[in-house]
Amino acid sequence: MTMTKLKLTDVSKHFWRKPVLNKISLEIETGKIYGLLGRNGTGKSTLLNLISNRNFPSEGEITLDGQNINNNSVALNQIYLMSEADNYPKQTKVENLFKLVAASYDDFDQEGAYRMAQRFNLNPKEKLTNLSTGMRTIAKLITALNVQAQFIFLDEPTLGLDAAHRETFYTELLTSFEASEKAIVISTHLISEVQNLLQHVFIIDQQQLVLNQDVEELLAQSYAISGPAAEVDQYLKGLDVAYSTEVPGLKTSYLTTGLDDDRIIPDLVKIEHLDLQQAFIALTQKEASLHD
Ligand SMILES: Nc1ncnc2c1ncn2[C@@H]1O[C@H](COP(=O)(O)OP(=O)(O)OP(=O)(O)O)[C@@H](O)[C@H]1O
Repeated sequence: MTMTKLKLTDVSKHFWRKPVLNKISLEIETGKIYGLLGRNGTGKSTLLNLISNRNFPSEGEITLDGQNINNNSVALNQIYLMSEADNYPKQTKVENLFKLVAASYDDFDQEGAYRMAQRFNLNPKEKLTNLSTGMRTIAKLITALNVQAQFIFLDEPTLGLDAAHRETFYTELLTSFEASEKAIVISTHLISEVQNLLQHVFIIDQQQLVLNQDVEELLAQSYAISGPAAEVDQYLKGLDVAYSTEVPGLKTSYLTTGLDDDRIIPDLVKIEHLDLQQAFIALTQKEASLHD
């Protein structure tokens, strides 16, 4: 049976009295690469831990094709989370890490893992404890990309990786994605680097899911409008401005919900599209001002 849809319904999480996630509802489908973005401490890792059953929602439900994932080994065999926290003994060798994962996930691609290890110059006989931070991340990434689960979650997958290794990782990730039907969810702060990989983006802020949108659509309606303050304000009147910055003589307003095509653009007003990182900043600034 192929499983295709992971669904969160009104998932909330609090640690003792501290609320971290509030009524998060979203769906993840196979065949797409998703970005899970948010400022530091907004609950991304917590959410990924809930999705992979390492922790439990305080409220709400997580299902895989309609079946609750809680202690559901069939469902959990289709969900893999790579994160900073690992439960492997420090003395474990890379090759044994592959074996350990192969023992809990069916059809782990050993051959693929060894090929990638070679590509990254990672010695499979090395112990995890003897590796540098970046190389230890690589060992875990290789494992994640060769697990034959349908939902792969990568929490800060480039932690400690140098620029060349990050490029290799992005290439390997795409190759692995294209060879499968899986869903990959990447949680990262390196937004510009992953922009071209992502089809869909989730943004968490102030405990809530504040964006759940295809990247192409978001970028098509995200703009920076700049010029003399009075003209910028006049042009944007009534539109949903996320936030603005101002230096004498120049105001820039950011918005992620589209412009009104019928309006005439004043001569001194300049309109530019935002990239994903700029759209992320605009959205999180907007949330911050709403909660001031
Ligand atoms: N086991 C726990 N007990 C108490 N509080 C926790 C626990 N785990 C996480 N938190 C709190 O939940 C909040 C969200 O943490 P989380 O690690 O999920 O954020 P994040 O978005 O992944 O952050 P970052 O981008 O900085 O890695 C933080 O305030 C953190 O202190």
